[in-house]
Amino acid sequence: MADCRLYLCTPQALDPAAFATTLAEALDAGDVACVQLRLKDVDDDTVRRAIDALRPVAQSREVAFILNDRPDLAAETGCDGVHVGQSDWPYAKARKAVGDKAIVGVTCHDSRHLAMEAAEAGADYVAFGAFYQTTTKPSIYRPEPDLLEWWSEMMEVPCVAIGGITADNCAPLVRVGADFICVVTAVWNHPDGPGAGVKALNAAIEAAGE
Ligand SMILES: Cc1ncc(COP(=O)(O)OP(=O)(O)O)c(N)n1
Ligand SMILES: Cc1ncsc1CCOP(=O)(O)O
Ligand SMILES: [Mg+2]
Repeated sequence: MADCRLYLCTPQALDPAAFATTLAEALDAGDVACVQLRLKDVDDDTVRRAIDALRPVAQSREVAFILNDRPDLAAETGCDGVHVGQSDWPYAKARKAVGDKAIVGVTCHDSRHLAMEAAEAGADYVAFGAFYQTTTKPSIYRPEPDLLEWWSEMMEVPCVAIGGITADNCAPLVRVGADFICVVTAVWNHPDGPGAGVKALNAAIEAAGE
């Protein structure tokens, strides 16, 4: 198996009960390392209800459950960690909220400097992107795959590649050392369902690593 693993981000709006079934289907289809709950423009109780429905689906399958943007809610609700961006809680404040054992990941766009800073501060992973065009979260940043190669050769801290990644275009990122491939559309909008999306990405990651 390739060293690279799949990281799923949820759609930014979802019905918790219905999505619990969809998530189970995705996770039962193949290898997924972690799931990030990424809801946008919703109130705290909506986030809490989604966590209550989805966290057990992931954690019962030994899949880490990460909350986007909100270290305080991650700590309160038993999530395995939190992902913070450059405009969210700063790393140190996020770490203080979730504790030493939790996972803290940091968005670093296309920046070696931001990634070094996050890794030196103690981040568990750094995320680079958007590698390809995406409508999920349009980005002005467009790193080249060689950023992942440079990072993997220099640093022990794992790197996540995100942004427009599919089974058809992930190979260059896997080959140069992405530790995780993070996707939204390629799984949740797969024409044959999320299970087929997970299988296709697992197969593409495996093939790229051979
Ligand atoms: C794994 C991963 N990488 C990047 C992001 C983007 O985080 P951020 O820049 O804070 O943007 P939002 O996702 O909060 O809109 C992410 N969520 N996950
Ligand atoms: C959250 C995020 N951050 C940078 S790109 C992106 C969206 C990734 O979604 P998709 O896999 O649908 O392009
Ligand atoms: Mg954010």
